[in-house]
Amino acid sequence: MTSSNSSAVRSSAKHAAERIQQHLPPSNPGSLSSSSLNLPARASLIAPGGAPISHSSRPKDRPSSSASSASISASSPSTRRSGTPVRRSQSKDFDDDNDPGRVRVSVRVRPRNGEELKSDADFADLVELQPEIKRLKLRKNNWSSESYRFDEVFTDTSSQKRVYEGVAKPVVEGVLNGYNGTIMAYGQTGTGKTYTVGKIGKDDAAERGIMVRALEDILVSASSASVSVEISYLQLYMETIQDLLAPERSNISINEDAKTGEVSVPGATVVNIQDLDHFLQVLQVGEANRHAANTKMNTESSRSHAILTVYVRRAMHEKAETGTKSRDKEAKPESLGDKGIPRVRKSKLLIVDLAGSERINKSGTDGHLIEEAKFINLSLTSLGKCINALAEGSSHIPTRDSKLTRLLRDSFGGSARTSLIITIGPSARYHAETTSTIMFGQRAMKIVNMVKLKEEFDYESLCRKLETQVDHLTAEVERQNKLRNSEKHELEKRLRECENSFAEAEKNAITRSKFLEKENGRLELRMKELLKDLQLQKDQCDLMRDKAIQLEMNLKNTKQQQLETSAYQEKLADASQVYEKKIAELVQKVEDEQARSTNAEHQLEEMKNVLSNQQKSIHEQEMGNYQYQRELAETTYTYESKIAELQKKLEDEHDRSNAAEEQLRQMKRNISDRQVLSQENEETNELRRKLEELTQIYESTVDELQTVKLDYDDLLHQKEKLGEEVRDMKERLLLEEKQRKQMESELSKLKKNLRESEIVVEDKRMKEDLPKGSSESGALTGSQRSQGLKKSLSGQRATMARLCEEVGVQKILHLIKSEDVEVQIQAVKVVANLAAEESNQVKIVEEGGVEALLMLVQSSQNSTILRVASGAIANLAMNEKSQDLIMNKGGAQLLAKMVTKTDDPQTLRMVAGALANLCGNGEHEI
Ligand SMILES: Nc1ncnc2c1ncn2[C@@H]1O[C@H](COP(=O)(O)OP(=O)(O)OP(=O)(O)O)[C@@H](O)[C@H]1O
Repeated sequence: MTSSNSSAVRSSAKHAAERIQQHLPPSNPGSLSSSSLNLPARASLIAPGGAPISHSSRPKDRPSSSASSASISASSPSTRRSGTPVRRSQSKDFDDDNDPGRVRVSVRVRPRNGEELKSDADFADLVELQPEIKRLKLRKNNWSSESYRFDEVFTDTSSQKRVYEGVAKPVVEGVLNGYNGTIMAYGQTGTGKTYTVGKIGKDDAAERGIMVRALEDILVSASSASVSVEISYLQLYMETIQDLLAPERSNISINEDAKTGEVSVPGATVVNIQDLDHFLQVLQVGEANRHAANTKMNTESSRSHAILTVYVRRAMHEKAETGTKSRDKEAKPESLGDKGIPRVRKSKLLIVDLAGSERINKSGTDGHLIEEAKFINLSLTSLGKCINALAEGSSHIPTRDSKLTRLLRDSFGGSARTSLIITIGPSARYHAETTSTIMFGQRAMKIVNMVKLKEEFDYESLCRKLETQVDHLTAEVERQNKLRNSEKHELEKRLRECENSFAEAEKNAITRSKFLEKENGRLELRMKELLKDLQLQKDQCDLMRDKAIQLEMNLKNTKQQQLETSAYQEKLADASQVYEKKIAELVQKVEDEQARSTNAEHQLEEMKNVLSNQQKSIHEQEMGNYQYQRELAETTYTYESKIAELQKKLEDEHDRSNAAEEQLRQMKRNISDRQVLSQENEETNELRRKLEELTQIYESTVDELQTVKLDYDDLLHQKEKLGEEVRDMKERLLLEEKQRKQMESELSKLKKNLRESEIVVEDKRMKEDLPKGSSESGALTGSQRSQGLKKSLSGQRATMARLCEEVGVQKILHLIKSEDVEVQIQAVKVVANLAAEESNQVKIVEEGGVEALLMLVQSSQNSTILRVASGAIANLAMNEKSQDLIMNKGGAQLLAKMVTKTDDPQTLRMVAGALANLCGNGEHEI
């Protein structure tokens, strides 16, 4: 290390030390490797370059070594235990460059320093570098030289970067892929070992040595979370291991696993490296702590071995390891079937800056330094011995002779990939040391390590993962419990609410139930009332129905009465018509005197004729009836005789049939008898023939009988029909007889009426002829006529009274309102006649006769009606009660108006009479 570097490092050492302390693990990190497990037997043996290691190329006489037992061989138990390096046949040339297990050796020449430039002008004659063919020519003496081949030959102008890539990069890549690796600088003091390996290059990145560049690459690759990078930095000085990151740990022991042979330094401080700056700081601390003993030869050189160990731990993920797996296909352990257990690749990179290899006699005169050099050389001598033994394929490798060889046990002849750079100085003065160094390198090149992938089950990670999962699960369980508790509380709360609401609902329901019960009772009462009402309504309905039936009956009766009334009306109308006609004729006759009388007589004659005609027709009808009855009797007799005949015929036929049957039976009996008694064919044939005839007769008789039966049925039917006809005829005859009698009675009535009409006409004539007669015919004739007239009037009144009784005043008054004028005329005439009788007047007034008559007077235009109605009013006006009513009803005014309506003298006379009668009562003034 240079003094400038040392001072620079020391200046920041204190600050960096604090950071290191922060990153120190609580436990001894060295135990990490002791706790780790090796891969199963069939694992490994894929070189970082991807080419499989050929086991057959390894010498069979390779000695087993306990020092290499840390590795587990993939080929056999012996190789698995031993890890002994493969011994190659010695050769100056190493053509098997592709063998990744071989220790790679490069050589680098330091540039001349100022002193050397002054003194060593003949350097070129000592060493000749041939980097293009990777050879170095070393002059043995003035006349001969030896050529040595190396893996890389770096001249004094080779850059740090190129040296790193040629020497260290393949090893670093192997480490990143899970293989152990060792990079070591060996050479005489002051030849540039520290420069090549440990140069920090704080001010100039191009100056950075292998350590920094290796960490740079590793940290770039370890940027993912699945890779962790830790370092320890130790110094081996005088067979004592010092912790450069914790200087107080000055005597750290080496631990070897008896089972696996793996070497670890449990007491060393391991710092987890976050990034390059962090590493640089840690490295500076280490450098600051590194004891550097300056010798007389080169005050800048260190006389201790510096060992930087980089622990790379890479958790294997399916994705991440895809590329690696493809390369390490054959190295994949077949038994690695436990998919659930995470795997980890643990690799270790040793970067060793060895102390100077110069001979002790050149190291100085100081007693301490002599002692120091002895120890330093012990380790180096021991390393040389081991390398010699390995190179020669010796059965014994003395790795236990020094701590250095113990620490580097895996690097030479072990499972690590090792790259050695030897540094030589340019000065011819150090010819022996340079030669020695070159020979050391040449021997080292013969060593072939058995590189091995270090992959393990990552139980720690698994444990952590499981612990994390347990934590998560515990948290989840707690969360779930919490959730459940909260849900439980919520549910309990809801339950309480539900219970409360249920209680409330129950309360409401009870209240509601009570209310409904009350309501129900009320409704039941209401229903009872309604039923009662309904019953009442029903009763009323029944009553109404009864009433309706009664009304219907009444209606029927009324209809019947109406029918009767209409019949009466018709009769009355007829009668009235007849009467009117006759009265009119009589009046006409009275007016026309003799002419009318003659006409009446003529009419009488006609009536008589009619009567006689009717009598005749009745007689004829009677005759016809008699004739018809006679014919009917004859027909009946004919049919009865025919029926009797048929019955007789039928009985005959029946008798004949019975006789035929009897005969047939007799014949059958005869036949059977004959068949039994004799077998005479002729008789039999005859009998058969007869039998057939009889059978035919019988059949025909049966047919006839059927026919006769049918005829008999027909005759019976005809008889019934005739009987019905006879009954109809009888009924018709009876009806006709009744009609005849009615006609006779009507005829007699007409005759009677006619006689009465004749009397009335006679009376009127006598009345009218009375004054004339008194002057002309004398008193006797007058009294006689007066008597006749009285008789006629009394007869007419009697007729009217009877009519009034029979028909009824009301019905007659009703006819006044008829639309038919003729009916009105007849009715008013009857009323007028009735009103002439005092006994009828009250009845007429009571039945509304005054109103009816006044209505006629007011509304009718018919002169006859006006005249007769006026007469009727005049008759009624004779009664005092009627007078009041007539006056009250405005009868006087109506009568007075009528005077202006007509100029008929008779009408005027009647009006005058009526008014006169009204005036007859002193109370009325017209
Ligand atoms: N390739 C190089 N280019 C430039 N300078 C170099 C080179 N190699 C070495 N040096 C310089 O040479 C000097 C000695 O180098 P360095 O300290 O690395 O040697 P060393 O082998 O580590 O010595 P020691 O064994 O004592 O530690 C340093 O000043 C260094 O800078």
